[in-house]
Amino acid sequence: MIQIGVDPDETVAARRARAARLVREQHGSDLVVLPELWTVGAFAYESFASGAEPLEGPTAEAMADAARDAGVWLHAGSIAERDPQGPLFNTSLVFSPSGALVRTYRKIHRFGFDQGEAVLMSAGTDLVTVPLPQTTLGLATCYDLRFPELFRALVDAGAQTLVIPAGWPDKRREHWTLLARARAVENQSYVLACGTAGTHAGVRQAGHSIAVDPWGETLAEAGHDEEILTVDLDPARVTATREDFPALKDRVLGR
Ligand SMILES: O=C(O)CCC(=O)C(=O)O
Repeated sequence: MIQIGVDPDETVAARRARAARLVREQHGSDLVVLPELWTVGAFAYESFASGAEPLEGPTAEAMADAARDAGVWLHAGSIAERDPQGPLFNTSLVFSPSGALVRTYRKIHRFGFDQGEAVLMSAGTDLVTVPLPQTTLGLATCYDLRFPELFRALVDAGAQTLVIPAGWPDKRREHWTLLARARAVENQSYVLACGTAGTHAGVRQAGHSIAVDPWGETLAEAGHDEEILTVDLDPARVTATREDFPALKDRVLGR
């Protein structure tokens, strides 16, 4: 997980080039994850429209090249996506090691109540899982973390590793780490929650990207600053946890 900082003094083009370089440096990893809206900044609402890109825009192009050069699966975090019909979405992009854009996920729960993302972006509607050779990813973004029913639906769709890019504010950092661990425990899944470093639009970011195993144990947790977290996942741990403590099988509601 690359916990990149959104520094308002760095141009988006410079940050894009830096992110691509950081991804290339992860050659040898299987999966690389970036945070939410690391181009425009999750709280820089005034830059959503001006910084929005189509799916085949410069960020997707740079990330596709980086994934291919590094030979990794790349969850490139999210971009402000300009749909050809006009609306904006907060859209995550997943690339294969050959640089193909294999899945996109439009954030379902928009943050801000009656402001910011909640009014500037449109809501996604589709659950997205990504089968990799080693595990199946379930995709969610930032505020989605507060909605356990989304994660349960992802598990029902086959997810074993829940990936959550975010631009979570430091003010609610305790919620971020607590909910990341809760989602891992209740869904008996790995959680890879990749936050943002730095301060933008006056909002200090929580950082504290966290990798949690299916038993709820924290495998690694970042600090506040830019950092790269590298963890080993054992896909067999998900199956073993679900077999040894089969709570998911005891569900009564919502099956
Ligand atoms: O739920 C929160 O506290 C933060 C969510 C958020 O910042 C977002 O979804 O962009």
